[in-house]
Amino acid sequence: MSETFVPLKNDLLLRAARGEETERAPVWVMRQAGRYLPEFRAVRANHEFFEICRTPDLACEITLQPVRRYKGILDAAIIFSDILVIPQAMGMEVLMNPGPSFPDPLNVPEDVGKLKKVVDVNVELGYLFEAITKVRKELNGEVPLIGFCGAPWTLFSYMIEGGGTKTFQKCKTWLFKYPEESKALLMRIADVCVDLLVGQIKAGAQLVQVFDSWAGELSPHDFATFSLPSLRHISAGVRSRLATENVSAVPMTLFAKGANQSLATLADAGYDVLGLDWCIDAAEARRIVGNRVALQGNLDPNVLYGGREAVQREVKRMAASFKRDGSAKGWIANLGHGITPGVDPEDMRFFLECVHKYSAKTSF
Ligand SMILES: Cc1c2[nH]c(c1CCC(=O)O)Cc1[nH]c(c(CCC(=O)O)c1C)Cc1[nH]c(c(CCC(=O)O)c1C)Cc1[nH]c(c(C)c1CCC(=O)O)C2
Repeated sequence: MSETFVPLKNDLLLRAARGEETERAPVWVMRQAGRYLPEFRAVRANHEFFEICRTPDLACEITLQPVRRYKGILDAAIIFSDILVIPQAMGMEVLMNPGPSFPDPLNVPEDVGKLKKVVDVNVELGYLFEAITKVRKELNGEVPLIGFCGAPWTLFSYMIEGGGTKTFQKCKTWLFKYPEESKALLMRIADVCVDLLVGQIKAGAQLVQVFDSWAGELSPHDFATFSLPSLRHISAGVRSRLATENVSAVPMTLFAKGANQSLATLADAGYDVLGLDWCIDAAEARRIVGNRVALQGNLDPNVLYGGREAVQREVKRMAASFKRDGSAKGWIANLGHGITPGVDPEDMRFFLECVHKYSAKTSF
């Protein structure tokens, strides 16, 4: 059963995601609820990372922290969780100490037998749906709530490497030595992604984003061979399940970091919005995708360490590149990756204010 909630007061994000013209670009930031905020660190001091994810009251509190601090200038909330809840739901143990680590990763294709045959997301990840519904209620229509999941390729890499990696040696061994087994596992993960996103939308998520953080580690050919089919499976699967279950569709965003060479293909992968990292100029990305999708991004997160003058200058440059005919049509402002722990929260505020100023229709 889907819940009913109060009407949305600020729908800039949803309008921009549908490619509509907006009076200014909506703005939110990946990892906006995180370690750069002292109020996050205060909660984190007393609770383990995944304990917070699994406790709806704590996940809700942290999701709302940036919305409260940047009241009136932040245009979305993103549910506090992690992409690694999917491997957990599939039966793997994941620790966060301080980065993710899997005590028992998948070494060879036979290890896939250790994963759960059937994953019931309502049983395994019901806490996340509960947190989403709670946040929606507490937001009281102030800003929309974003749900998310990790992309199969990115999750596959963690499940095989057993944590972060610089070389991607183990997971690429799988791709090149066991391509069929790799594709099967990627699709198995994609099925859980569909269930998870549908569950999040039913619980109250108003837009969902798929994070393919390691897309750029694959050659364009291998990205098309291994990652893209699973990304298409997710967009098509979510849309058809929502239609069958009579649930209204929500916009879907794909952030395939580092996959700028594949933008033309990604524009037809079934997503409404493509997230951009900072390694491509927005005007160039727009030239490639045409009017097929809205775009999100893409300031280098490290600009936030450069002082106010740099932030202002670079936001201005970014806005000029995203704008078309002087308007912010189909642009959701964001960083090109997550905000990092050392940023001064007041510099983040200044970034948000600069977006308001330089993305406004009247500013050019
Ligand atoms: C690759 C990935 C992960 N998690 C995520 C990704 C994709 C986005 C990206 O590329 O950054 C996604 C994620 N992780 C987190 C969110 C919450 C919502 C948000 O504010 O954006 C989201 C959307 C919280 C988090 N996830 C994590 C933290 C910090 C952990 C802590 O509190 O100790 C937070 C706030 C931990 C985490 N989780 C992960 C890593 C590699 C780490 C440790 C390193 C790091 O912090 O970047 C996996």
